Amino acid sequence: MKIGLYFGSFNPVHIGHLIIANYIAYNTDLDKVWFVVSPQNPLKVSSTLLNEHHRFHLVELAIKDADRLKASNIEFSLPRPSYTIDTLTYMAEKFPTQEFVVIMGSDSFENITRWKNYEQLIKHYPIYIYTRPGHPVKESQGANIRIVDAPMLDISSSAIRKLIQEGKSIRYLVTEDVQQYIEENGYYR
Ligand SMILES: Nc1ncnc2c1ncn2[C@@H]1O[C@H](COP(=O)(O)OP(=O)(O)OP(=O)(O)O)[C@@H](O)[C@H]1O
Ligand SMILES: O=C(O)c1ccc[n+]([C@@H]2O[C@H](COP(=O)([O-])O)[C@@H](O)[C@H]2O)c1
Repeated sequence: MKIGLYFGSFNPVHIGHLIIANYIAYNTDLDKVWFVVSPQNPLKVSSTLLNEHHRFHLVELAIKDADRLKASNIEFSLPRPSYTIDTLTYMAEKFPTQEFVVIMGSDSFENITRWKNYEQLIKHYPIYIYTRPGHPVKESQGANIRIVDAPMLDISSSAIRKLIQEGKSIRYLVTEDVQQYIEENGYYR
């Protein structure tokens, strides 16, 4: 099976993430897309980072009816911060029969040289990149890249957290279940 790994903080998961993941799962040679919830991005410090178990639960709620999408908490048991190359190495050992590719936005790919052992990452793993406005994909020596033209929404987790703090509605920016669960538990207030 060929699996696309979509790494992120998902703080919280929103429909921008869901549209990308589902589109890529059905419009490339991938069989499945796994949302890998990262406890701690090495390059992002956030005072509003919700506990990873809650973020994982929100992802599970968001994709519960999606056949080709799955949530993974594999990084919860790995050292922090969450270095993607270490997770990939661990996953290759744990799932030797699966073929993994990495999914990322062109904004993240722009910064890839700041990632731990990025040469190893781009040498050993294909990267499926979806272009984000204002972030054209530049050729990268040695990288096995595939560009996917997926529909884009200009929304972000940080904008959603801000709306909640201001007491505004986040309806339609996240799934109904996710909205309800965030409200019931008072997350991000
Ligand atoms: N609107 C969007 N459409 C598609 N992909 C997105 C969108 N927003 C973020 N992503 C991508 O999803 C992955 C995980 O993103 P992340 O969890 O950081 O969400 P975010 O909305 O960018 O969060 P934040 O606003 O907190 O930085 C990253 O690869 C990021 O490029
Ligand atoms: O491995 C690295 O050095 C590295 C550097 C920056 C980001 N990442 C990962 O990239 C993913 C995107 O993070 P985020 O917070 O933008 O959703 C997340 O899984 C991070 O752990 C990984």
